[in-house]
Amino acid sequence: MNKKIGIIGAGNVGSSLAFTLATKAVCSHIVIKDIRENIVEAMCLDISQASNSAKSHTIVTAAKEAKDLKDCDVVVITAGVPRKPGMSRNELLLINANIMKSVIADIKDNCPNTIIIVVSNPLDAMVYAALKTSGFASNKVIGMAGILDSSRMSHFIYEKLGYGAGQIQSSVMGGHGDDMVPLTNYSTVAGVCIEELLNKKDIDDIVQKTKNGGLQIVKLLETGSAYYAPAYSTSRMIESILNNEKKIYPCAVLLSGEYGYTNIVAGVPVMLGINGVEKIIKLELNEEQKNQFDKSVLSVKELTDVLDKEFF
Ligand SMILES: NC(=O)c1ccc[n+]([C@@H]2O[C@H](COP(=O)([O-])OP(=O)(O)OC[C@H]3O[C@@H](n4cnc5c(N)ncnc54)[C@H](O)[C@@H]3O)[C@@H](O)[C@H]2O)c1
Ligand SMILES: O=C(O)C[C@H](O)C(=O)O
Repeated sequence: MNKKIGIIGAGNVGSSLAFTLATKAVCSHIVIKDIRENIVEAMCLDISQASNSAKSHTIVTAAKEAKDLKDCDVVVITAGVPRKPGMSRNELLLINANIMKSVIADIKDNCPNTIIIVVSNPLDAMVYAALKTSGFASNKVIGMAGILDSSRMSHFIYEKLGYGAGQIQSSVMGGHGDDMVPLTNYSTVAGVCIEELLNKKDIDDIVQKTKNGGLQIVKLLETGSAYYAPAYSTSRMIESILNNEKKIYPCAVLLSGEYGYTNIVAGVPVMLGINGVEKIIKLELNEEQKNQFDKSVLSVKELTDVLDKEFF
């Protein structure tokens, strides 16, 4: 398929994503850009060789300059600083917003019709920053987090049950922060709701572990944050967009009245196709889930208010 993907930020997530896309032959061309030019060049050689080993047609090249991003169908932004133990994602707000500003300028100048997938943290606020600085339509700026958080929830459900691997479907909404909202009544094993399979104590434990899933890995790694599951989750979004699969995934998008919010970015189930966000899906939330979603949105708003006041 003649499709070109740009990846800006060739660190842990960016390189794992390039490897995944190239070896799965998701697109014809991947172009990688980073301020660390030698690293990018080494990575492109290495991943290109992996691509040949996989007998994939995907070619991988380094962007020597911003205009090499021309004609990208999707650009993924993984440029930014990851948190270290003892930090919250929110502490990355201004440093990563500044990086976002320069990256978006390159995208606007060179591929103004592309779809942007934001990965950098704090995720929802970075999607907001990308939207405001690009001026792109809201269907074309999408944050990756909900697929990752849902995959974590599935992992923790499997840990409790000890069966059902590959048949667990989880659902997490809200901002990608400590207040995210795992939806236990929408989480199933081979179609059976987990509330029928597990007791309340086990379910509460799964919810807590899901919320702490990123932090757990940050503490163990000591030098940065998770990257394999984030990269793989991003690759699934790209596949749905490039192949116009119209799959439903939880993603961070700008709300315009959905769930009662306007001008706020939050994770909600969306349909991903060739136009990016094709549709925002409305889930029925119970009273407790509504309250949790409101709290999560408020946490995102505190960050975007800072950006509105101090940044734009
Ligand atoms: N949304 C999520 O669920 C999720 C998951 C994992 C990581 N993250 C976030 O993604 C970001 C990247 O994580 P990582 O582990 O890959 O970090 P990393 O430090 O391994 O890589 C970041 C890369 O960005 C590059 N960079 C910095 N400024 C740049 C610029 N102006 N232009 C181009 N490249 C630039 C750095 O040189 C580095 O290679 C972090 O902010 C992290 O918190 C988010
Ligand atoms: O936890 C982090 O800082 C990185 C990412 O948001 C994650 O959830 O893995």
